[in-house]
Amino acid sequence: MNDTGTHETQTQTLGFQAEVKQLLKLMIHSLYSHKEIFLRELISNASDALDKLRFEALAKPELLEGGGELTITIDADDKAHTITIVDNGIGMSRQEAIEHLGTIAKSGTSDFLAKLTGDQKKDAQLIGQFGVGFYSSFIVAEKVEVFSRRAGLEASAGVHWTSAADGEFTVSDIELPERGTRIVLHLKEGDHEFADQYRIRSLVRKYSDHIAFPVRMPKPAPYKGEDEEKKDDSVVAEVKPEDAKPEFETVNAAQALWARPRTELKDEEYKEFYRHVTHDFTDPLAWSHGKVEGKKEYTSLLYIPSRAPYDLWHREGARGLKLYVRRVFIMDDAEQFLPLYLRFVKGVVDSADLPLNISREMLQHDPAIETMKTGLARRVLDMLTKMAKDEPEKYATFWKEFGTVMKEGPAEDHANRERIAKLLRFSSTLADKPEADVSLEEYVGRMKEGQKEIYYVIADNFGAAKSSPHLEVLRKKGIEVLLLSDRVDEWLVDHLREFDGKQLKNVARGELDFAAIQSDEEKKAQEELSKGHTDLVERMKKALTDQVSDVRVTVRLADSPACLVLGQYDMGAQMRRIMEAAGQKAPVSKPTLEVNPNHPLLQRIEKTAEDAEFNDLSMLLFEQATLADGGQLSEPAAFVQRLNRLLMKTA
Ligand SMILES: Nc1ncnc2c1ncn2[C@@H]1O[C@H](COP(=O)(O)OP(=O)(O)OP(=O)(O)O)[C@@H](O)[C@H]1O
Repeated sequence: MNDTGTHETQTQTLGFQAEVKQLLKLMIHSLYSHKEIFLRELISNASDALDKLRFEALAKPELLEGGGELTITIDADDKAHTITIVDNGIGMSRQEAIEHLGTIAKSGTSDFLAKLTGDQKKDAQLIGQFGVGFYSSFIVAEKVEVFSRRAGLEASAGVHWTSAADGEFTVSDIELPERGTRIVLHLKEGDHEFADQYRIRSLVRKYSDHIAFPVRMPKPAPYKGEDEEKKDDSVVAEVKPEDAKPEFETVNAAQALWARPRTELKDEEYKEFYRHVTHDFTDPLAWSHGKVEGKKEYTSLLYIPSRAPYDLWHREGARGLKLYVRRVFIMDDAEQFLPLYLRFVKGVVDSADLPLNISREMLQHDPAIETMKTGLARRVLDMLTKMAKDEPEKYATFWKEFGTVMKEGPAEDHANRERIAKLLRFSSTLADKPEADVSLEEYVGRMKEGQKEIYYVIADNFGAAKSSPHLEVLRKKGIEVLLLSDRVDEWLVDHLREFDGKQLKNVARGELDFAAIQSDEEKKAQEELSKGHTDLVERMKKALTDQVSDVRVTVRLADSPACLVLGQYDMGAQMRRIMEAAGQKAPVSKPTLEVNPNHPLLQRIEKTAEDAEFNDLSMLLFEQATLADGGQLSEPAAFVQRLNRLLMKTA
């Protein structure tokens, strides 16, 4: 027997999964100042459970067990210090209760837990983004009881789950005539204030107005005027019978938010709905709410979060939109409605024409989905374009969080390549700072007269890109170069190729053609420089036949003695390293060595008559250039010996 006098059997005490214990401890500590969110989370879960029931009932109407309105009911008892939240949704079987309320099933959970620092404010944000869900009950409750019965199961298949968050929970079988879930929170000593009807009512209004199901609460007692109260005191009040059932009333708007007209909705409502969909505490950066009519009819409400989620880079990380068909929830994380490079977008799509029984597999093959995907991607890109134009600061935040993902765009979405290209931001030699804030349009606007190409350099990190020797002459001439150092950059430029009719040109590849921007004098000086050192070049070519495909006098260098230049179509060092790290063989291609005959080191080499020493110096020059590019030497020991031989000589 339990305290409600109901018979319970098969009682079993189980331990929480280690991650849950850890999350509970950290959450209770970090969310101390966000206590009230527990109510939002529980109502959100109740609403999901109703959505799931309605969905499953499409195929199995008997799950509705005779009908009745789908509702969420909340009540509070300020004497017993309890809050009770009831939904007549899908409910849970005993096994489901053990699994869902004892473990965390999300991918990347341990990564997320490892990121927590103990700093209350930072952790609160991270935890908020992760989604605390049901476990947030323990922020205010010392004990939580869940009574649940899955729709379609016998009344005897009810489950009673209890825990005091002390590392364990207990489950028992219990008879529950009504399907759905009832959650009872026994409030902690310091949190009794939450068991107040008015307080809860205002929290429901604040957090859950947009929930599409009615949230019902006891009707408040009619307000008594002062006179009436006096009268009540003097006369022996007519006592209401103890067991009189309070009347309940709906306290929220109980309408799908996206189905309401835009003009009727306040920003605050959009933001609240975002929290419901994402569980993210922070406000979204922007949203776009629209209805498409015509051949395919659908409504969408799309949000750009203000921070990258912890699982943005996890292969199985949650992505996609919530799919509804004529207001009926169909599935979470419907990935087919947006391209992968827009995977950070959250929200809802509600179709008027898809069949209610549509499955994930069907989504993959339905041509109507492709059309919607194109439309939704355009909607997101338009929203971003507008943000970039009207709110550049916001856009900078967006770019910092999601820029790397957007860079996958040109490869994935050919049709929108131009549009995406306009949204890209890079660092450049103009400001030489790591913040990427230069757009291609701005770059083109600043191009030198006669400059035909958009120059960029790629390195493993910003520092290496910034100090690349390949930039020397360009810097001297005041020609801006984009500094690329993201892992995806090589992939990006491979697919982007050009912008506004101008080719993107890697300054470390192929020949640089400055002819159009050089003065006649400069051209002449360059020619003379080349002609004057043919012997040196020929000798070096011989010394380095195994290492390089060619040696030539540089047009790139001003201060460095030498640099390596890749063939126009050779695989870049960055891509090569990625392939090698993945255990793949990268094609072999020898670079060209460009030398700067004005450099004293080259002048010294040129004067070296002895072949052995000339070869050593040439090799060293090649090895230095390899290192300056962030590359690795194939024979580091030989390099050291060579260097030492020369050091000994100078000593
Ligand atoms: N009222 C309920 N009715 C039925 N099942 C529920 C209910 N509340 C919770 N659950 C089950 O417990 C699971 C875990 O809930 P929890 O709130 O911790 O996470 P979630 O809702 O899946 O994730 P998140 O809250 O981050 O979106 C849910 O996915 C659901 O299966």
